[in-house]
Amino acid sequence: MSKVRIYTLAKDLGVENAKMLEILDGLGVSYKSVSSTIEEDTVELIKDILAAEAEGGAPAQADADTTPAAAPTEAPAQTTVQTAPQATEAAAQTGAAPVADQTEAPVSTEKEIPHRAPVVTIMGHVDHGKTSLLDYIRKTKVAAKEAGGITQHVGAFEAKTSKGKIVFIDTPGHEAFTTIRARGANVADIAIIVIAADDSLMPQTREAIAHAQAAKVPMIVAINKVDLPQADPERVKTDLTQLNLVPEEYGGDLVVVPVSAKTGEGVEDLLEYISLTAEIEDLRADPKGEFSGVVIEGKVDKQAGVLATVMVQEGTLHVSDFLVVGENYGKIKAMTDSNGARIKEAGPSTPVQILGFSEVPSSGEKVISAKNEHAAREVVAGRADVRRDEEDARDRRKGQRSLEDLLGPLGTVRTVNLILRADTQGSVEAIQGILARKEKDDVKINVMLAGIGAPTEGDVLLASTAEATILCFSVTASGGVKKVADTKGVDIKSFRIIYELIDEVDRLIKGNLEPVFEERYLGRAEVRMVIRHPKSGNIAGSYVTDGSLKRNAKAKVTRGKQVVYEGTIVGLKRFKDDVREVQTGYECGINVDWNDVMEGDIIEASEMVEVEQN
Ligand SMILES: Nc1nc2c(ncn2[C@@H]2O[C@H](COP(=O)(O)OP(=O)(O)OP(=O)(O)O)[C@@H](O)[C@H]2O)c(=O)[nH]1
Repeated sequence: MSKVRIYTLAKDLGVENAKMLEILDGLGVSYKSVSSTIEEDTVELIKDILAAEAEGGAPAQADADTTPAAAPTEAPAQTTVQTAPQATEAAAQTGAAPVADQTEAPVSTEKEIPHRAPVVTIMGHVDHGKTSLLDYIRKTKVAAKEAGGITQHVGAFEAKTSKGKIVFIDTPGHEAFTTIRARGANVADIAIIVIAADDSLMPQTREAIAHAQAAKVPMIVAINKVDLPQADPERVKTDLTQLNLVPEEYGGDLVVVPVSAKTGEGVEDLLEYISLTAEIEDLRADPKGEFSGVVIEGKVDKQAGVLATVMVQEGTLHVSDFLVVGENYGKIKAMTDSNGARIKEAGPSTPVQILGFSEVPSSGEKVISAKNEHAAREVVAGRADVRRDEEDARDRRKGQRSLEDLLGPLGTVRTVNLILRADTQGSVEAIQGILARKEKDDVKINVMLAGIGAPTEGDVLLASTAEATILCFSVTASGGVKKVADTKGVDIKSFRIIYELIDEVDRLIKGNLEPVFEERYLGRAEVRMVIRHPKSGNIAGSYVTDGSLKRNAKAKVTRGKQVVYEGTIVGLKRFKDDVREVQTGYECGINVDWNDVMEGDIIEASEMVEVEQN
């Protein structure tokens, strides 16, 4: 039985993709996207339905030539208040298609909300070509500017295609950014999974797929680097099948597009598929509705101050609007679009950079607007109250727990104190995410302070009292701060590559282990004569009968069966000379920090040795 692709059929029959899907829904035919295929049999049924609809007077398609113009009645206006069946009836009576949808489908107010551009995130394994692909699309060179070749920050840009606007979120690929990436998928409508044709599926590819699946966003696979002689796109497809992701050519629903970010091959097709998928998703947002958005990235700019990239999801932002993020609010002083051009307003699916927050917001945080400053303050105060209540409740629970800890066995937990400084909130969060995973039962990583921008003198003071290390990512300490750190004995370490910073943390975890000492037996001596010395105390003239004795070793003095003293060998002499060690068979003068030593006492020496830990 041969199959036909939905969008091809829709085109052939001259109906909108959305209309075609609606008919398929009515028939109970399952599909994933307009690029899915259906049985040839179904085609006849669809034709019948369309014919019946045409006869019934309701137009089957939104064709300006064949659809009667909307009657000059109030029908379109009424549709906003009518229930769906009434609206359909009205449409049928007037012979007019409800305006927004251009089909005879039941009209709901939702359908009158305009379409918005899709927000796309590109995910995949390191070096599989995410940045290069985005570069090709926006025709600028971003990859060359990045430290260590890794995309460090979440940005966004708009691409104009023949099918309309597509917004790309530039999510970084390194494992370090898992947290941002996870959030990236939530802001996004469509996920592009980039897989290098010469490398196939790698751990982060699977992770990216898992994120997209968890966020329930449709996926498109871009098999990149097909220009390479060793490229093996078929292998990628087979590997995908093993994950239950079956490419269309193998009878599944997964859209797989071979591309080359180098030559540009296939990129147009990829954009086309994105637009098609967006069409199926029927993405809409009301520019006139209440504003809501999500922070993609927050950072401090040396000149401008706090900058936040916000994705407008609903409504429209205007300069001078009051915004609330978490427990902070701000008034938009200026807004720029993704090209850096100043704009006065921004509608749905627009990434904008906003100047006006006093605190750096975190990526993934929700942004809402407030009528005026007073209202913004009220929202913030309300949220602060809620947080305090939650904290109180948590403290109470913690109190109960620590009591249990006390009653339970005493475990030794080591703490690595850190102060973290990075250039953006995204980096801070990413690093914290990794650090959290490094914690073990017996090692606690205590990030005392995590902030954006260069470390300050205050950080150094905090670090010196808490014996913390200051770790900097993409920021460096000023000369003045370094000087204070030197005098206070505080380590400030700067990194440009995340995993080098993480390596340092690993070293700190190891180096920070509280040394564990073990008492090791050294030797034994018998006291044969006690020399009373008015100034330096009593000297026990002794004979080493076993092992050796060392200065500063622990001393245990036994008399008969009784241990009469435990202390330290503070002095050791051979004749008149101070010595460090005396071996078996030699006589020596032992000065113990205890005066009541007697002939016949046995001095047993031991030392504390550090045990090597892994
Ligand atoms: N031949 C060929 N090389 C490519 C292609 N796309 C990317 N590359 C190369 O692959 C390497 C990695 O590309 P990036 O774009 O930096 O990869 P990425 O996935 O963004 O990497 P991270 O940002 O580090 O996660 C670079 O050397 C690119 O020049 C392609 O289509 N063909």
